[in-house]
Amino acid sequence: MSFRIQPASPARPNRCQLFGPGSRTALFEKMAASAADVINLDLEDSVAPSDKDTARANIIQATHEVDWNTKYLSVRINGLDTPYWYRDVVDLLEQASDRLDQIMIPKVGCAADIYAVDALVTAIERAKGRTKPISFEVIIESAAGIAHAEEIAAASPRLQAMSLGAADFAASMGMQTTGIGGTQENYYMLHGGASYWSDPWHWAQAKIVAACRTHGVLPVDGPFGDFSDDDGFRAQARRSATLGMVGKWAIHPKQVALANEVFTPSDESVADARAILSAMEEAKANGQGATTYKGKLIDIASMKQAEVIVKQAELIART
Ligand SMILES: CC(C)(COP(=O)(O)OP(=O)(O)OC[C@H]1O[C@@H](n2cnc3c(N)ncnc32)[C@H](O)[C@@H]1OP(=O)(O)O)[C@@H](O)C(=O)NCCC(=O)NCCSC(=O)C[C@H](O)C(=O)O
Ligand SMILES: [Mg+2]
Repeated sequence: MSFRIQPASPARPNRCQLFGPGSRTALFEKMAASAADVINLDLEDSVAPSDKDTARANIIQATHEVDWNTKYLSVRINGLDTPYWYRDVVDLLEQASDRLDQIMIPKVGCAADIYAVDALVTAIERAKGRTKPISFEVIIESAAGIAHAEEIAAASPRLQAMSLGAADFAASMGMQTTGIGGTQENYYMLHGGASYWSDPWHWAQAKIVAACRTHGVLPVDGPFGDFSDDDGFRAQARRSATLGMVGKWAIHPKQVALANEVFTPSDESVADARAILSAMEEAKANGQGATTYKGKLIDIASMKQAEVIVKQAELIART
């Protein structure tokens, strides 16, 4: 065990990030009224190149005029491989209201990508006297991004969250699928003539969770493209939550309730967690480091596991 204490991640709920194109202003009020914890107004791939300037202006106006209430407000800028990103950053930082909380940087490939955006953001914040520091979130959605996930997670104190972008990730990796997240028909094992499906996103998610937890960043699962498949979304989200992710994107409003459901610990799991903590306090008072709960071993590590669930529930209850 390292003597370094694992840093805590930002203490805010991030169960659902609802996306909407910056070019569809009619959606903004609906997004603000949704039950998502985070709103992602998009300047990147859901906005056509001919609409980039208009979408940027729309979003800036919406930071001033829309009541975003308690939402954590994030804007996805264009990738560093495009001619748009610097204008996104300059205009947002110079013209958006203080209601803007975060910038999402897509297709990040290495720590230097974050450094470049950080340098620009820092200079504009100083020049404009912006007192509220803008936070960052990044999308890991390329072979380079996943290869360098850990250095990216450590790249800036501004960094609060890291998502897996399944669509671009699949393309960059050369995966034979057009599916965005979820079960992939051809990713299975055969045993005794029966097919057993496996999860092609698992390893990348696990790598992202480890990088994030090492550096105090929130790990988030990205989009699930088939918004008519509630059960598929739930199954994907449950796997992500089990792996340690704190939330998931919604690319349609009907996915918001599903994400909130999965990433809010159930009353039963919270009751169990509290009971484990009580049982262990009693055990420790009796000089024992281990005892049983519902017929199973619990020990000091079980307390840490239980605390994850209790803290998550308390965080959500506070908001
Ligand atoms: C997917 C959509 C294009 C669907 O839009 P639409 O056809 O309008 O949907 P519905 O008719 O079913 O809408 C029902 C009502 O809900 C409202 N609505 C629709 N979308 C949103 C939204 N995002 N937020 C809030 N409200 C929304 C409609 O206005 C209807 O309202 P009403 O008429 O009052 O009943 C659309 O949902 C959409 O654009 N989604 C977001 C797309 C997006 O942002 N994509 C980018 C993120 S995913 C990505 O980039 C991939 C990733 O990077 C990777 O690589 O993996
Ligand atoms: Mg993408």
